[in-house]
Amino acid sequence: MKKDITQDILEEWLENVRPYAFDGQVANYIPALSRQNPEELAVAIQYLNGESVEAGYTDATFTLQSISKVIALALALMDNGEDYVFDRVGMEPTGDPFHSIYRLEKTPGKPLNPMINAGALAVTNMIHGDTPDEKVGRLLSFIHDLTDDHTIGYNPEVASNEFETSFLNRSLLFYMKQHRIVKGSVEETLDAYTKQCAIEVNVCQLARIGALFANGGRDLESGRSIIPKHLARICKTFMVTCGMYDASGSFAIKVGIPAKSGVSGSVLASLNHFGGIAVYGPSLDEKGNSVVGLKLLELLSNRYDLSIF
Ligand SMILES: NC(=O)CC[C@H](N)C(=O)O
Repeated sequence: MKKDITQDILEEWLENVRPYAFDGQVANYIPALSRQNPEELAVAIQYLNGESVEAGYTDATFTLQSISKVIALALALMDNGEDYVFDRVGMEPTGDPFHSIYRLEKTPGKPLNPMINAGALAVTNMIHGDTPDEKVGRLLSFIHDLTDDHTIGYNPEVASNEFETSFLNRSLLFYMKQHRIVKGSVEETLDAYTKQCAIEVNVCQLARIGALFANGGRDLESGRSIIPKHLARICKTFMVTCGMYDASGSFAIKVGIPAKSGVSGSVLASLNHFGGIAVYGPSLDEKGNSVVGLKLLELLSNRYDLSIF
């Protein structure tokens, strides 16, 4: 029933939402992202049986940005176990913008969840590896396993561009270091984090990651477990409660699919018994979510009854 979203239908729906590409603005606080073309749109659906459909400019590559947070969380949980991770990062939504420092003063120092920048920086700090490059190398190998594609790397220009301008993220790290949530060098953690955010994919590779989460962490073809099922479930739950920043509540009502967005204008959605959906449309709304991504997922969810609620 749900699987009748065909190639033609997807192309038609993407054309329907194309006008929304002019509603928002491309991210400009990371200079390299401001060069993205708001008219470059793409969508892919990866079904659990291995079939996929795609539409738009599917050759476009983009950086994961905040979508990397959910993947890094899976790896940090596998590296350290749940108790260690959740002693240092909470499980509650914030209702604040993703780069807010405000709550850290109240907790104190412990970020409310791993999907906001403070929490994600703490998670990157926990990924095993003696150097930033070792951490990022391990994260890339993990992504190679998730996508079954060993060509994926990070964009060094986007990474260094963000590293040089990331003063808020440095502040979050210093705050958490004071409270012993993060260990070691702030600059090295930021180096790993900005490289993690700059990992570059296309919609087909991203949809495959969504499908793997939907498949309980198992590879679609071989059935090999890449993420333990209970950890994949934790990641999808965070996608529901915090994946779309301070728009997670309205997204749950309008779309109702576990999803994570990034300021490059990409959205990763993962739906059990269905598969993964990835949308790319660089124009962002005021919360930092892809305008086209939100609209397309809303239309698809309503038309094909995809909400988990
Ligand atoms: N919302 C996002 O995608 C933020 C990721 C970005 N790299 C940052 O830390 O600001």
